[in-house]
Amino acid sequence: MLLGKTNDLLVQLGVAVQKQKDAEHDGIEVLESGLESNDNLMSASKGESPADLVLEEDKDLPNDSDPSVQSSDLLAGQRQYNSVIHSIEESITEQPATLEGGELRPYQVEGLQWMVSLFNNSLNGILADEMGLGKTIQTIALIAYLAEKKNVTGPHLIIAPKAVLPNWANEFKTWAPKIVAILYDGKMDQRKAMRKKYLGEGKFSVMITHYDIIMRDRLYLNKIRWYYMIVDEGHRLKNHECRLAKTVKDGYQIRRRLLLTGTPIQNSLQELWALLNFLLPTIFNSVQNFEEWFNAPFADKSDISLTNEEQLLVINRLHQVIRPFILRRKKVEVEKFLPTKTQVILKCDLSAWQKVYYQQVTELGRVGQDTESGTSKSLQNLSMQLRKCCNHPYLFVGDYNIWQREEIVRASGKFELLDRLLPKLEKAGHRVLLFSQMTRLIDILEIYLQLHNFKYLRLDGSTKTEDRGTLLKQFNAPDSPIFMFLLSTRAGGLGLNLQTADTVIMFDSDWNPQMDQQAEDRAHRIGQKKEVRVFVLVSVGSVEEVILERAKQKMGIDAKVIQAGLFNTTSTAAEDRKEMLKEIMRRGTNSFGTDVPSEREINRLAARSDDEYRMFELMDEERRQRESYRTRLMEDHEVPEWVFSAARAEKTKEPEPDSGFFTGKRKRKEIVYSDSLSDLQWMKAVENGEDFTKLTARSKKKETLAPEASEFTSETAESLISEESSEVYTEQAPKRLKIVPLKFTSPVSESGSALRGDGLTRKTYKRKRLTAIISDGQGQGQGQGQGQGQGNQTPNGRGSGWI
Ligand SMILES: Nc1ncnc2c1ncn2[C@@H]1O[C@H](COP(=O)(O)OP(=O)(O)OP(=O)(O)O)[C@@H](O)[C@H]1O
Repeated sequence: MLLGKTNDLLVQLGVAVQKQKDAEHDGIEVLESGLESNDNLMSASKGESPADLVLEEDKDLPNDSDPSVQSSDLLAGQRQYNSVIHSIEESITEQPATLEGGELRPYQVEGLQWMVSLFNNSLNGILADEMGLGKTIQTIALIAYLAEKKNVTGPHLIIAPKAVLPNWANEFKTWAPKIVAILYDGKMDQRKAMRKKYLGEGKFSVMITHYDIIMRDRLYLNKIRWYYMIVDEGHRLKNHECRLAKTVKDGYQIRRRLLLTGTPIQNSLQELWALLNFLLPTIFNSVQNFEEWFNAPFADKSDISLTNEEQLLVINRLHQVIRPFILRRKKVEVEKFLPTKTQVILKCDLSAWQKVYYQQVTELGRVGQDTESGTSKSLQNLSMQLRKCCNHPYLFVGDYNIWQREEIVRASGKFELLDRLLPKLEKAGHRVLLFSQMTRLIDILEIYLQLHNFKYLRLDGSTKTEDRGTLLKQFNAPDSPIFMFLLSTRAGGLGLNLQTADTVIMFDSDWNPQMDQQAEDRAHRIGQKKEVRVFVLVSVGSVEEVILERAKQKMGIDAKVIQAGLFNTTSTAAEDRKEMLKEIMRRGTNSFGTDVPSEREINRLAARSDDEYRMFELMDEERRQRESYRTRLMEDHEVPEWVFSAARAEKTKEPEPDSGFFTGKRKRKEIVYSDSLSDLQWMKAVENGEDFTKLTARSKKKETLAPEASEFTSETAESLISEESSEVYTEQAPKRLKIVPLKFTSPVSESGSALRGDGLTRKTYKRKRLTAIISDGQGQGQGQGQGQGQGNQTPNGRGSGWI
């Protein structure tokens, strides 16, 4: 019965699609947000069920939903639906003549044919090839083809993340130099000058710009009658639910739309809705109507929860609807000669300092840092604080000891690991992309790289558009001496071509694995000649392991496309994460493990050949000798005494200032990232119809706040953005650490004022740790935690010890 109903719906949807195609003819689609056009015959108003959407005259059309048809051929609806969508066919065997920069791969020609088919059939689509398979080039091919064969010369509007604008401009220059493609960005007066220059019909074919400008210059840009609107990295549409989609389109005059994304996960109703709204705006023009469409077969049993089978059916139906509009090819299928990508998870121990902070966060809800200011900062976000502990304790303490060559390494397990790994990678001739979500961590890394004479570049949300292109060129130049590229995951993860690197280090992982995958695939793309190795750094037994585990699950889900359970909209990802975090807080440091790989194991994981392995082993031995076999991670006795202190004042506050995590209430904080506005600011502005210039000014003010103040609460973000969106981190470094050597001054003497307060002291901390070790009986914390100052390694080679 359910299958029959699905079939029925598909037939009706096919009719609706046909109607949309007919209604459009070649007319301009004017999308008025919130308005339901009366002209639009297929727009569904509230309360209309799919059946209602079939117009009077359609009722005479031959209809496969006839019960007799259903019983004999349940797939008829799908076939009919598909044939309606690509009814006009055009075969393309060679690339357009104006596409001069190279030869399209056969699958790219097929992609072009598919996009032309959508064009011929007056429909919109999503090109969702895996990252690095050439979506940019295929899109340029489409634009060239339309100009050559269909006399459609634009103007087309390409909207992409700011970071990839230069990439688009370069690809146009390389592949289709005859097409006038302009990069529309810059300060207000620069844009004004550009508008003047390009005013008038036919002065350009393609305008490339980013989301922010679309909003800011809407008044000018919406006067242009655009042919194609192409949204690159269109998964941003999903993150913003339909609001972004609506705003991007709102009031713009566009005929066709093409969305490009390498990560088209479709695991929530909102995401699917956003995609469908993009593809079939006149049919799926409200979430409610969308839900009605897909819940219709179950309407008569609304009080009964759906069985798994039924849920799967609903999901399956959604996919049937979307499938003809999405083209996705995978690297393994089409780029057989692309070298492989291997992901290696490298677990790191934590230094004694990191452990103290981690414990303070889980027990007190904050760290007692008490440096020059003499105040402890309260937590804005527990999971964020834990993750900071995992990255580097200096994230809490400003410039303290920052220019000390040894300390900067000894203080963090991940730095300690990097300090062993990087020289090997450099010597073996590998080139590295390192991604982190925290720009302040990248500041610290920069100092480390300077102290250790590694040549590097850096790109984050604050990098100007004009500088981004230069940086990419510098890094990708033949024989470039640059060894490393430090990138913030948000700004550098999308769209960049960095295939001259063959190693990726994910310093920290995002809750949303798609973000990480995007980042990894900067190196794993056409043009890559070597095997790509991705190292994911994870602090053992910490919140990061949970994130990783969750990421694995989610990727599994992605592989299977979607699972029924995800349609359970009552349990949100935010709630799940909250539960998870509660558990992490309860566990505290008790789950710190010891399954850190030995140096030899790391070498095995890192080496790409036997020769490399032998070289790595040798390098380790030389280093150990150089260091006289000293432990490499900071031990208890080295942790500054003031680290143990926690401000009494804050502890006595009731309730704990940032305990919204437990109470469900949170202060809302925003950060500025990527482009000049944060997503949250952007979205709120969209909702409220605010003035973007003011907002940008406001966001600039925020940049001057202390780093902590500009951090974002993930839970808030989640509830406001979408269930699947990841935590958002500061992209425009709020306060770059001074990259000038500082004189070391101990912020607080051992016996000094920092010891005031009744927080954790080194003694109590040690006592607690000892209790934990005895109680779980597993020798937890062995390695760095014990054997202070003896300079010896643990016998099992764990922690910072040797093999
Ligand atoms: N046919 C081709 N011949 C040579 N190089 C190509 C070809 N197609 C794509 N490339 C190159 O492959 C790289 C990846 O292409 P592109 O950036 O278009 O991929 P993408 O699918 O848009 O990736 P992402 O999803 O990460 O943005 C680019 O450097 C591009 O120049």
